[in-house]
Parts: sequence; C-alpha cells; structure tokens
Amino acid sequence: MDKIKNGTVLVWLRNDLRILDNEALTKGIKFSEDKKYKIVPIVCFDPRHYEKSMVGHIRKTQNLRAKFLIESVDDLRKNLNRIGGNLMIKVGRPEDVIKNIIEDLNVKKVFAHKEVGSEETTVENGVSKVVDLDLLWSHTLVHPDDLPKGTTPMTIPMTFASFRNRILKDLKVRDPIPEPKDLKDITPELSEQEWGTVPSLTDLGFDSNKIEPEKRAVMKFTGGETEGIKRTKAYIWNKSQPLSDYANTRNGLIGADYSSKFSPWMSVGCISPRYIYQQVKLYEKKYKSNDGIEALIRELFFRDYFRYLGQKVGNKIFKISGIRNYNGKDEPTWDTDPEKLKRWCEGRTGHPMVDANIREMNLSGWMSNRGRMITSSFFSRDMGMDWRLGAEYFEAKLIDYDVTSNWCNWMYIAGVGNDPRGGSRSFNMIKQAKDFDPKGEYIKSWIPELKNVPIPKLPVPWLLTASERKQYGCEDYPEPVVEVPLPASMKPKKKAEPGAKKRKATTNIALSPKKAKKE
Ligand SMILES: Cc1cc2nc3c(=O)[nH]c(=O)nc-3n(C[C@H](O)[C@H](O)[C@H](O)COP(=O)(O)OP(=O)(O)OC[C@H]3O[C@@H](n4cnc5c(N)ncnc54)[C@H](O)[C@@H]3O)c2cc1C
Repeated sequence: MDKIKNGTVLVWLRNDLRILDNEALTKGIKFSEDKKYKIVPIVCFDPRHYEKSMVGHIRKTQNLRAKFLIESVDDLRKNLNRIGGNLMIKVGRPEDVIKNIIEDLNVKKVFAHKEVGSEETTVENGVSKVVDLDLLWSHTLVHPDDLPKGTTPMTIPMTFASFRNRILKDLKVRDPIPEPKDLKDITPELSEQEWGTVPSLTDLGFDSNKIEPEKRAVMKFTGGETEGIKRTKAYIWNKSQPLSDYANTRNGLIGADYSSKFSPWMSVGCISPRYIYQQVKLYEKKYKSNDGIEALIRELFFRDYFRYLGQKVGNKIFKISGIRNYNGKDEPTWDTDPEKLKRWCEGRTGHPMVDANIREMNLSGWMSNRGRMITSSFFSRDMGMDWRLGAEYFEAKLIDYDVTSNWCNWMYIAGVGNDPRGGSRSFNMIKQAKDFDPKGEYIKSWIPELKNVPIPKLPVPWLLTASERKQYGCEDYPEPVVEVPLPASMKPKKKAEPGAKKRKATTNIALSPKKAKKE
C-alpha cells in the first residue's frame, strides 16, 4: 500500500456493525476531518473465534452464527459505500492486522467500542500496545456517564431490581447519533485487494458455504443493519401490534412475533438499543403506554444490567462458582460426563421439552427465552453438569450470542449468579411442557419421532409401555438421562385411609445439585 500522506484514522468495528448511532465511527470521522486525515473503518475476522471450544467437539462459533456475521459485515460495507466510504475487511487477529497496516496507512489513531469479556479486553490491550486506541462505550441503552448521580459501572447494585429502580429514578437515554453524511473526501484510494473481500464460510475454515434453510425456524434471520432496522420497524409498527401484547406473548415458542427477535442484530451491533428505545417511544406516543412497552423496556434494562455487571465483576462470570460466595460451604459438585454432555447437546436427553429446544437451536441458531431457561436449568440443576459447558455450547450455536447476556443468564439460572432467591429457582421440565406447550405442537414439530404420542404422555414418554412405544413409533426416542419428579398434578392419587388426617400438599423438590423449588 502507498503511504497516505497526512495520516489515517482507523475505526475498528467489532460488535457495532452499523453506521446509525455509532459513536466510534462518528468520532473517528470528526477527528479525521479536523486533522485532515483519511478514514478507514476496519473489521477483522479473528481466527480465535473459530477454534475449538472447551466443549471440545465444536468450534467456538458455529456456521449459523458465522453466516449471520458475514452477512452483517457485507451489509456494513454496502452502507458505507452508500455514503461514499468503504470498509477494510481482514481475516486475522486484530492486534496483528492493525500492527501490519500502521506503517502503510500511516495510522495516527484508532477509535473503537469497548467490550467487557476477558478475551475481548485482552485483544484491546494488544491493540493499544501498538497504536493510540480511543475506546468508547456503546452497547447499553443507558450510557455510563448518564447513570444516576453517584452510580458508576463499578458501583451498580448487585441485583437487577435495585439496578432498575435506581436508573428509573433519573432515566436518561441519549438519542441515536445520526448516520454520517458524506465520507467521499476522507476515504483513501486503495485497491480492491487492499480493502479486502468478505470471507466465505470456507474461508473461515467451515467445510461448506451452503447452509440448508430450516423450514421450522421462527423466522428468517439475515444479518446486517438494513435487515435489523427492517425487523425493528416490522415488529414495532406491525398492524397487529405485537408490541402491545408482548407482556402476554413473551413466553411463546412458535412464530416470529411472540417476542421481538431483536437480539441477533443487537448482539453484533447492527441495531443499537437506543434506536430500539427511540422507536418504542414513538410508538408509545402514538398508542399510549401499555404493559407490552413496559415489559420490553424492562428487558432492555436487563441487558444493560448484565453488561454493567460483567464490567464490574470481570472474569467471575466465567468461573464455576460465578459470583456466589460459598465460603467453602454447600458448594455444589458439578458433573462433566462427556456422554451426558453429548446427549444434551444433541437434544437426546429423553425429556421432550429440553430436546425440542436444543434441536431448534442446533438447526436454526435460535431458541426462545423460555427455552433457554428450561434447557439451562435442566443442564445445570437436574443433570448437575458444569454449567459453563452449557454456556459454551450456547455461545457456539446461538446467532444472538452476547458475552454478558449469555454468561450472566447462565450464572443466574445455575444458581451461582445474583438471583435474589439465592439459587433456589429451577424448573420442572414436565410442568414447563404442560404450561408452555399444552397442545404439544412445539415438541412435535422438533421431535417428529414423538408426533403420534398423545398429549398426556408427551412430556413423559418414559411412562409409555413397550407396546405403546411401538404403536406410536417412538421406540428410538431415548430413556431419560436423569429422572425428574412428576409434578403433583400428574402423580397417581392415593386413596385416603379411612380416618387418616388430611396432609398439606408438598412441592416437588429437585435433588440435584442442590435442593430447589420447582417452578
Ligand atoms: C441461559 C440463557 C442464555 C442467554 N443467552 C443470550 C445471549 O447469548 N444473547 C442474548 O442476546 N440474550 C441471551 N439470553 C437472554 C434472552 O433469552 C434473549 O435476549 C431473548 O430470548 C432474545 O429474544 P428477543 O430478541 O425476541 O427478546 P425480547 O423478549 O423481545 O426482548 C427484547 C430484548 O431485551 C433483551 N433481553 C430480553 N431478555 C433478556 C435477558 N434475560 N437477559 C438479557 N437481555 C435480555 C434482549 O436484547 C432482547 O432482544 C439468554 C437467556 C438465558 C436464560
């Protein structure tokens, strides 16, 4: 590359693949204009993200998530082209890639958004060793400088309810920063090769570039800001107004509109939470406040809370005891049996509600919030497995993987997080199936081998007799990997002995890894 006379500013784009409401991009542009530098937005596909994970048999990023990321980068380049700019795309470790272009591009400064995970911050440190790096904050709805007086990311309350109450007392949400105008004059003339090409899946080490679309997927997820904005508008301004009904539908399992489905685009930053908030507020202005709006905003606060918590407690979110302080007492022992792990990962635990959700994630990259709670609770509490193996599996498979939303939710469910109920929350899989899939449509769609099993037995196929199994064609569906107590409503009723005293009904108790109240 020819040296660029005056100098260049890099905007290193990470989980902020958008041009609307992008502070690093906006600041980079302003700095370039002031100093008469050129600007080069850059994305690096880091090979470490495609290496094997702790789970061992899978890569840290699976093909569906990688595909979504590739589409997002492709769209980002198109959007930058639209405003006269371009995007440099490289495959390599950001600290190496940036180091290698410093001289050729005469790089003066780099702008980027700060991340909170340990791997991400290590990379930031690597980059800051070779160049002047200005890190900004972009992932939350409430900017750290706008947290209520006396609150900083390091002093946020440890429970969500207190966090929410505190920020609601003096809520400030900034307006989204408008799209940059014309980048033509500050974009350097580089060759196509220097700008680089969008990698394919095979360039990232996957066997094939082809992924068969999953017909049963809740919706088609295509990465990129363009599609993210489209989805935001479609959900919020849909004639049937799913947002107003969100509080009632958010535990759904089937279809596009039981929840917003914003998370894939938010996780790689194709849309910002401030943009969503702005749209929700416009909707509220038109239709008046309602439970749905309130509930959705509450979830955006939840996302903020976990992001700030991750910043505050650092690496603890990846430790087996999380942020619980056991002081050597009552600490659960966790299993790591590879065969059990495999059964959960393949959706073959013998518990239909768990298996259906895992199979949905494996084939479509998506799982509902209810499904995530069910499968993570089953893994950590009923199977007693090291919850971090499950969190890693989600990391690889979910197209909306987000470091703090994933690891903090797992911690919370596994009972080593900051649940005010002190780790006593867990779910009975049979009851969950009865409550959230009463007609068995969800289970039957993802576990076709159970499609002929009648409803009362569907959540408990191990109660079928051998001849029933044969009759319904589900002989191959596995026996349960662990037993779960039947909910009280399904227990055979004993006839009371004449003259016996009436006893109060007791709740089912999960025995592994800790006594827990079943929801
Ligand atoms: C074990 C487990 C792992 C999870 N892993 C992730 C993950 O990797 N990435 C991710 O984005 N979310 C994760 N979640 C949170 C939640 O399940 C998803 O954000 C939600 O299902 C996404 O669907 P939606 O966009 O339709 O959400 P909606 O219900 O429409 O909510 C709107 C937005 O609020 C935020 N939100 C909602 N629920 C939560 C929550 N519990 N925690 C944090 N933010 C929330 C999301 O950004 C979401 O897009 C996880 C939850 C659990 C229980």
